[in-house]
Amino acid sequence: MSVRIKVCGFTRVEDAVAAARLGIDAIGLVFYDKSPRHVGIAQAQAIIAALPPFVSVVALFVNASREEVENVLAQCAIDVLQFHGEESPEFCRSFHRPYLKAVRVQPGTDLQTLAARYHDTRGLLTDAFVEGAHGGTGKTFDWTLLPAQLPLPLILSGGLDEHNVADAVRRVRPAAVDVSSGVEAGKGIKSPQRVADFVAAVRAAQN
Ligand SMILES: O=C(O)c1ccccc1NCC(=O)[C@H](O)[C@H](O)COP(=O)(O)O
Repeated sequence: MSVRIKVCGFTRVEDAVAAARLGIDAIGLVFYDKSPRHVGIAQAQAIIAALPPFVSVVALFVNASREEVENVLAQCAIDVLQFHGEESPEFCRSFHRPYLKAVRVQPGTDLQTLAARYHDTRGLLTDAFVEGAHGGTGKTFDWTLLPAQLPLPLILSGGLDEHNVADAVRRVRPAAVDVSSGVEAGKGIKSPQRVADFVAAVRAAQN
């Protein structure tokens, strides 16, 4: 199966539409108010309404309350939840929606144990560990820390861009890749050219 591509952190309708036309599989919307890529409900609704069919919408949260998640679900057509904080498996699954669990990888991170705990996640999203940050840092991590086999789909994230993603795909063989900073012209402003180059690099790595 081809490697799926998610681009995270859209804030503008035109960027999301352009990226969808370039063949990405999913867009991420950041509902975390400390992020420079944070979107409000009205902004999210406008982006979602403009998307062509069959592009999944992923809503990202960092240690949000149940009420915050439910409020987004009630007002926006969200396909998948993404939890980027210290959310428990019970919390993640309690919304009865497909969810992704992000893990910030550093030496000692036990991905097999996490895969067992979050056994019903649609995928473990592996990101860089950066002290004091939850994600969207543009930093890579040591991919050799990833186990060769996991019982769940692995979504590779953290510092990917058009220059390193082909190497990442060949070495890690992830089910999907996720990118934010690496396709930006500025925080929350996605560059269609960089998205096109990123998609082309992922596809070239699979041929
Ligand atoms: O994007 C953010 O600002 C953000 C803030 C807090 C938690 C997560 C955030 N983004 C999550 C993502 O899905 C990013 O795509 C992922 O962390 C990789 O980011 P990058 O290294 O910038 O490609």
